[in-house]
Amino acid sequence: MNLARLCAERAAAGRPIRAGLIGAGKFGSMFLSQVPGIEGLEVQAIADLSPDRARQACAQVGWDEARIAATRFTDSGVELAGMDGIEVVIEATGNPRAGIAHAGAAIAAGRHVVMVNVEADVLAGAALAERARSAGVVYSMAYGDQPALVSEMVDWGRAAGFRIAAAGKGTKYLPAYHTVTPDAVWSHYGLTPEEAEAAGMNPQMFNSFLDGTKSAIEGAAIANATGLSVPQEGLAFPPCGVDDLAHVLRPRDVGGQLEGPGMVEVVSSLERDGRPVFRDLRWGVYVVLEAPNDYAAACFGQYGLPTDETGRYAAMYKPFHMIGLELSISVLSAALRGEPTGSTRSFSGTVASVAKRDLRAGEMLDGEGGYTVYGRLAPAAAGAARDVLPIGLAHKVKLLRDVAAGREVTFADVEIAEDEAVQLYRTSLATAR
Ligand SMILES: NC(=O)c1ccc[n+]([C@@H]2O[C@H](COP(=O)([O-])OP(=O)(O)OC[C@H]3O[C@@H](n4cnc5c(N)ncnc54)[C@H](O)[C@@H]3O)[C@@H](O)[C@H]2O)c1
Ligand SMILES: N[C@@H](CCO)C(=O)O
Repeated sequence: MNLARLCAERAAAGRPIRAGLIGAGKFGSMFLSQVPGIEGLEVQAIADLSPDRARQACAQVGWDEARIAATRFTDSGVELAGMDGIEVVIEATGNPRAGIAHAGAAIAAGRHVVMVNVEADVLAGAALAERARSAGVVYSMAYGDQPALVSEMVDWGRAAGFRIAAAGKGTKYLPAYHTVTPDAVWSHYGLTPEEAEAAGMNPQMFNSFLDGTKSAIEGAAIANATGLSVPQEGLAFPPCGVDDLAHVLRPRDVGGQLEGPGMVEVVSSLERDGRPVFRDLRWGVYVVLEAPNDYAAACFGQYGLPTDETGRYAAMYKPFHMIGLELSISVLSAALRGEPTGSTRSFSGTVASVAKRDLRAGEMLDGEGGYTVYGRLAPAAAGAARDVLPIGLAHKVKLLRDVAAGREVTFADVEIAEDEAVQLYRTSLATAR
């Protein structure tokens, strides 16, 4: 890792890396707060539906007036994507349709793209990555969010000669969370609605972290970037602490809980009866490695790695992810090394929309973390065969017929226009496996 040195060299040469940010919400603000401390990185422009709120975000994270005055603000992400001088466009709106349009415009203008918008990435990332390859630019996942961190660990393990038994993240999960709505979300984070608002936390976004949707989206993103497999029935969220990762996250036929080798899975920080898991991984990421031979397995024991009882499986983990505070790693990697920090390669995982309650014909779906549907991970080919409506398209679409609680919503259940997002989803499906 020489990113800080390479970045400082760009500063010394008078050629700082110029980035543009689309979406100055919580993730974007966390990134902005770090920028003044990174020599050689500048944010030239910020696009947000509310440029005034974006200016306030800059002030709130500590930017001085001169820096704010030197930054262009606009309400158009597409305009920002085409602005002269910007090398890297960061898409952090969280709106899948907008994210696809912004990334497409940035790639067409020859900019590298850092796609914080993982919701858009799991919908159309395979097609966008292909466009970026043809245009000779980088299309990258966002360092700081779990999919990029997990992809890095998988790559590290494989490059070191290990087989990957499983990889994923931790979260706070109970089955009952699937039906939580934004009205009840803050009690699960130990916050009052006022405290959450003061911290700039969007209730629907944070509810998507709780109701299983974001875990499903992240599971799909990890599978799409690494080629790991997606569980047929969706994520199982086994309760598991860091000392048990290698025991639980190995194939069933050797005593673990996974349906096969090389799977994506998310572990819960709560036992199913609500008690906390011992040494949980709520905020972290992990990879379970399988030793390639007896000698390497013996080394696990000799050097203190906790293993399963066969001694062949061991885990590495990172206890925390730092969200936008470490996003600059992706921006610098794209601009200085021409490398993504993880990128969709094929369409292995999709995220089906599942009814949170009995839904009636005529109702409008309201997307990730809302009142109507949550996301469940599915193998992309199986999801396509069931005609599932991906969660990223379940925004502002009308139901044509009733869907019972717990059932998947299909394309046939909704009135939906064949717009760019739908078309790119279908193009991505062509690479489904
Ligand atoms: N907040 C987190 O802790 C967190 C963690 C991991 C990943 N993420 C990801 O970061 C992304 C953003 O999440 P967030 O929590 O910052 O959301 P947020 O709602 O706080 O912020 C989104 C911002 O984007 C702006 N925006 C929305 N549509 C836009 C458009 N069409 N054009 C321009 N601006 C637009 C909004 O005005 C808002 O300021 C999502 O993809 C999310 O999955 C967030
Ligand atoms: N992805 C997160 C949200 C903050 O990154 C989660 O797992 O809850």
